[in-house]
Amino acid sequence: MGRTRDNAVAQTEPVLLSKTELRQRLQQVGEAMYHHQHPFHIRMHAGQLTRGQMQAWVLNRFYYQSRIPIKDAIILSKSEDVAFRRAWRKRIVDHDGDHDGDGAGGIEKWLQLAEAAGLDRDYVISTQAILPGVRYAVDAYIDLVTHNTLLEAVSSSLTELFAGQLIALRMDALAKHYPWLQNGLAYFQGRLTQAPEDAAFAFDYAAEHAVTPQLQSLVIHSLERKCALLWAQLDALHYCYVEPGSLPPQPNIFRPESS
Ligand SMILES: O=C(O)c1cc(C(=O)O)c2c(n1)C(=O)C(=O)c1cc(C(=O)O)[nH]c1-2
Repeated sequence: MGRTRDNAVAQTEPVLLSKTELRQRLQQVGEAMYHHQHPFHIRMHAGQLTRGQMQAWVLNRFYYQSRIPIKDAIILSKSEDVAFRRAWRKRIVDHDGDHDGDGAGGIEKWLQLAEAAGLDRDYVISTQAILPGVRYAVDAYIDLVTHNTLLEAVSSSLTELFAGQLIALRMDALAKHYPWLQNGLAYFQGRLTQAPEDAAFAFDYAAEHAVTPQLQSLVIHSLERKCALLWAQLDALHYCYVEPGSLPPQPNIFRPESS
């Protein structure tokens, strides 16, 4: 901001960032807003969560997992570009599985994690026990990709730029502090390679298509919105299962046996 000669306040012209600058800007958003810093994750990584709290996380996170291929199908439906759709549909296969190999996708592997945590698979699939706050935040992701442009929808997946590092850290923490989950870690192993690949594709797409400062701002804003909805999921878990540990009264909500 500066003063012009007639004393009016001049607006700073938005500047088009280079690809490197855009990546740096997204990195700053991640450092400030990504859920790696959430107290629930900090406690998880320090081995301070009870078995019941870990079960609550696995159970509630299933709702996110179950919506991911749905949101990716919405993104597919927004594109008229065959090459884009061919690349993006990999994400649906990653989660839903296919008929090749063992066929297990991310959803099946998350259910294996749930079973390792001592949860009943059908109970988890039913999603009846999900916290209202988690449901609301995950549904906001579906709304975000439904009601915004393809560029914004793609950009909302850019949290995956930061997911690989967090998942690597989490895998070490789970193996160390929660050995009873050991048979359920295949999901995270797969994400270690999938997340960086997916993030690189999404970032290249965003950098190529955000050709004005205004479009670049939308890319950045989409990442911020996505960080917020990831954070909100953990807020709900923390409030209900850690501090103050206040569960909603609905009878269906998951109540740990011990915590
Ligand atoms: O465990 C995590 O911290 C974490 C974070 C994220 C993310 O940053 O959105 C994803 C995942 N996991 C994940 O497993 C996953 O499949 C995934 C898909 C997406 C997406 O936005 O398309 N994010 C994430």
